[in-house]
Amino acid sequence: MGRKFFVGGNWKCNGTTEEVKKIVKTLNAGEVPSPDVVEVVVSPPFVFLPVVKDLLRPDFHVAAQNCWVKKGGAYTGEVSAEMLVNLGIPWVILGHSERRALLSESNEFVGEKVAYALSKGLKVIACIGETLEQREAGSTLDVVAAQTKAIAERISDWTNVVLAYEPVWAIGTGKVATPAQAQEVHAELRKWLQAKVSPEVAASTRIIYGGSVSGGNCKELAAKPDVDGFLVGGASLKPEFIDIIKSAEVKKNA
Ligand SMILES: O=C(CO)COP(=O)(O)O
Repeated sequence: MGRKFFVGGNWKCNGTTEEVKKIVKTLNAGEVPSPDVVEVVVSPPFVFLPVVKDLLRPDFHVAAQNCWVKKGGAYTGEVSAEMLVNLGIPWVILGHSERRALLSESNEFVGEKVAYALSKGLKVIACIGETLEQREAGSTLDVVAAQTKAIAERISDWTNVVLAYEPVWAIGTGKVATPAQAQEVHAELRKWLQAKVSPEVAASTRIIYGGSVSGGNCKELAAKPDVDGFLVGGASLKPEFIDIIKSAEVKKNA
């Protein structure tokens, strides 16, 4: 066990240099639990990675929002895992639903990206999650299992993977999954990992929730046993991100 609480901030395609510096200033001034209690990673757009890395407090880390599926080369517009490593960027978010939906990234493609990024030494926040249609059709668990399987088939070491369950219907909608809904899927994912990968991986892999997480709803969600943290979108651009980081205390006192 001993899964350290994890809070990621996905800034998506937002910000100017001035805005980014302002967010970093707010984060740097925030009083949060120690790194023994919570791991914090923020993910600005590629172009702001160097400035954020330079200015950000040392106990917080940075993540890219994507990287190319293999070694760099003639892939106009892409950024390779090697480049992220070269810049000292430790983390990358892969398989976000916005990329799956808007850029047609398949389960297999995401699985390959995860495997390649890990092979280069990056740590990966791998995103999975069902659409509203899929939930209403009762196929949530099949969908997230298939997404996870495409990753599991391609990797052998889960140490550097955080699994982010982000139901598409909850992303940017203000419609958060109830703590019970999040717990149900997280527990099923853990069972899946136990059966298909190993009991050790199931016990140690962090499964975090994303989708309209806010300062107001984070504590209740964090109190659920299989919710090991959050991937936060909109609220990660605001001072309330600090409150979300503080929800790690709920776990400590559990
Ligand atoms: O997509 C998300 C994080 O990756 C969640 O976004 P919101 O928190 O804005 O719903």
